[in-house]
Amino acid sequence: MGELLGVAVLGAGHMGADHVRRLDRTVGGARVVAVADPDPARAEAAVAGVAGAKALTEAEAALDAPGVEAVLIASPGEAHEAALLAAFARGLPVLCEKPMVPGSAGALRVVEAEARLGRRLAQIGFMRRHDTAYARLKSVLDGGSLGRVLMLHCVHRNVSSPPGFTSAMLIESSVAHEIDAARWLLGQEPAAVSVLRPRPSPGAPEGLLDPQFVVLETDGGALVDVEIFVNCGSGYEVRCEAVCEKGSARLGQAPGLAVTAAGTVREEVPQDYLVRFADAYDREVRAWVDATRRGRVTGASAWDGYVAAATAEAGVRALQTGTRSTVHLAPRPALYHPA
Ligand SMILES: NC(=O)c1ccc[n+]([C@@H]2O[C@H](COP(=O)([O-])OP(=O)(O)OC[C@H]3O[C@@H](n4cnc5c(N)ncnc54)[C@H](O)[C@@H]3O)[C@@H](O)[C@H]2O)c1
Ligand SMILES: O[C@H]1[C@H](O)[C@@H](O)[C@H](O)[C@@H](O)[C@H]1O
Repeated sequence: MGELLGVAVLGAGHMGADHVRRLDRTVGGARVVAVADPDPARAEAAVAGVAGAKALTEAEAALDAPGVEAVLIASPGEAHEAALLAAFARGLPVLCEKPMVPGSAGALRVVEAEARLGRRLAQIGFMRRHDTAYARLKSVLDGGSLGRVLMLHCVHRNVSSPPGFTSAMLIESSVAHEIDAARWLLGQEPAAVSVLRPRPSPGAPEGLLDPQFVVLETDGGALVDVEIFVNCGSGYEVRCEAVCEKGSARLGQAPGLAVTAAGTVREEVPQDYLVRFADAYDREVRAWVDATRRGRVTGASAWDGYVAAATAEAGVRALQTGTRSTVHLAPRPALYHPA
């Protein structure tokens, strides 16, 4: 391994370009060697000013570029399975943006491929695990002073959804964060999912079922409700309140300024995830680079990516059928058993 970890970044859209900048200027310990995007203008724009980084249009060419020791996947979810399998075939450690793979069958193929290797290579980009407010919530819940968690009330709002965002993606791509955060906070597995919805908001594109109200039941007897609203128009808001046997704990609003004057409080609301979770992405990528340089893999695993995909799939079934849907999980390979 070189003095700086040589990274190939696949996908140079919103997240990919942001991660290139982060690897180049913020986290330390890594250098971007190659960026691949089928849109050459995006790849070129992402590497502009990044010393020694090559812009390419083929993902596999980026994995094979000289000096590549690890891969950050930030292409659309549908491209993740091929990219993960190509990285595994080369023995390259990976940080893969969520959703690991949309759909449980493809997600399970990734788990099985990694289990065949017999060692973990993939970390999944569930960045809320690295967010300071979420980490504090987890440490309060783990401390036990509030007793067991009975309910998690979650709100997840985006200003607007990107083109091509489907009703299923509200669950597969967006609620995926709450599915993972709930498993991580509670240490329980999702057992069933129900989805209710009000009339679609006129602010949502024609045909998009937005907002939705998703309820997860866990195998430990907790309920997790999630309001997902991806065209709320007003701000990027993520809230989470844990209601416990002896009290409750909730995440504060995003790190921003609240100004009180003339009898009112004016509080800043971030407009997107790049602002709300800037610090969490930095911490996530820094932890990945540090662990990778030490030959270790930490953070959310391919198994966590699979459970999120299988739970989201149950959620999409519930949305489509209007009935409660059970979560079916394959047996967990030994590679992912807790130490
Ligand atoms: N963790 C988070 O909060 C967060 C936030 C936004 C997006 N994401 C995830 O990041 C990923 C990318 O999302 P985005 O918003 O940056 O999308 P985007 O559409 O802005 O960018 C995706 C880029 O990937 C390129 N691409 C398409 N196929 C490719 C392939 N096979 N190989 C390489 N590049 C390819 C596209 O040309 C595009 O430039 C998705 O998985 C998304 O769910 C995560
Ligand atoms: O891909 C994005 C990303 O995961 C954001 O964190 C989430 O708020 C959006 O809903 C989703 O579309």
